[in-house]
Amino acid sequence: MHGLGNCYIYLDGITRDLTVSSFPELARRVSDPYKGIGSDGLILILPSDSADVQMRIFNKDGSEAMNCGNGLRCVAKYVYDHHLVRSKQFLIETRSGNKQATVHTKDGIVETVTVDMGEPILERERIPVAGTPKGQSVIEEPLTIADEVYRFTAVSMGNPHALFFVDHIQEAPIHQLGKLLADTAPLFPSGANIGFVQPLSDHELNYRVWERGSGITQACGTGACASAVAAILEERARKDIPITIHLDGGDLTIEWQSTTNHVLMTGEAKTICDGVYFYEH
Ligand SMILES: N[C@@H](CCC[C@H](N)C(=O)O)C(=O)O
Repeated sequence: MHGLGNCYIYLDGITRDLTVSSFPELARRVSDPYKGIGSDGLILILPSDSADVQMRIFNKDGSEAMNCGNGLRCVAKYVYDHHLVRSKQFLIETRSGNKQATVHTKDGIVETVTVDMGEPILERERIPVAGTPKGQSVIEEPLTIADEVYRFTAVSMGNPHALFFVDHIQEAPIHQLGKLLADTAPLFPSGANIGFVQPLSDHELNYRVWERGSGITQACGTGACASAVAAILEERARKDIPITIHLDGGDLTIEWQSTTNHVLMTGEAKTICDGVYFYEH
């Protein structure tokens, strides 16, 4: 399945027993486009004790993430289309808490999904970003790399994002900074998804991303939420109005609500095919 081209292999652990010795290893194998299937990672759909279903997400390199926006919409589509939930609104457990999904259908099949992504995390040490002052947000912080000064705003949507605002999205240094900062930089002790944002108006922006654990992807749902939050923190956009985020794979609509402090994400979810994968050793 994919959400705006952010593609994962989904394993149904609700109707089947998943007896796999190592999910990180399986994630690395299925993601390989030559010896596997080819994807940005692996997502497990599992029973839950605290919600209607549970999602676990493994990046292409086998690392497990706490959250995945495009994954949440696809899991919502899968469980509704396969009659594993009864109503159009239900809870999905993630490692960063339970998220409420609402599916929008055409002829009984899910086309788009809205997910309440909860509150953004803004305190430096909770994102986490190294350094001080602790307990405060990280907004337009300078970062010098090879004599060049960049500025970033950091936001966690359960997973860490660093957002760099640029004038032209196609000229963003995504290869240079993504590779350098996403997985091993001391500044981001848990790694970070490195995003680039070009504001177009107070309710529209372009966004591209180098994802921690997966590299450049066509889209990142949590990253789209984080880019909208960062734009609002930098006073380039406003709360309580839907913000259209243009990603390489298509558009998402994000709204940060002031009454609840929650971020809502709406966008497509698509099924490509299903089948049997031979896990050979
Ligand atoms: N593509 C996802 C995010 C996947 C996890 C991310 N790479 C991380 O390690 O935090 C999304 O749509 O949010």
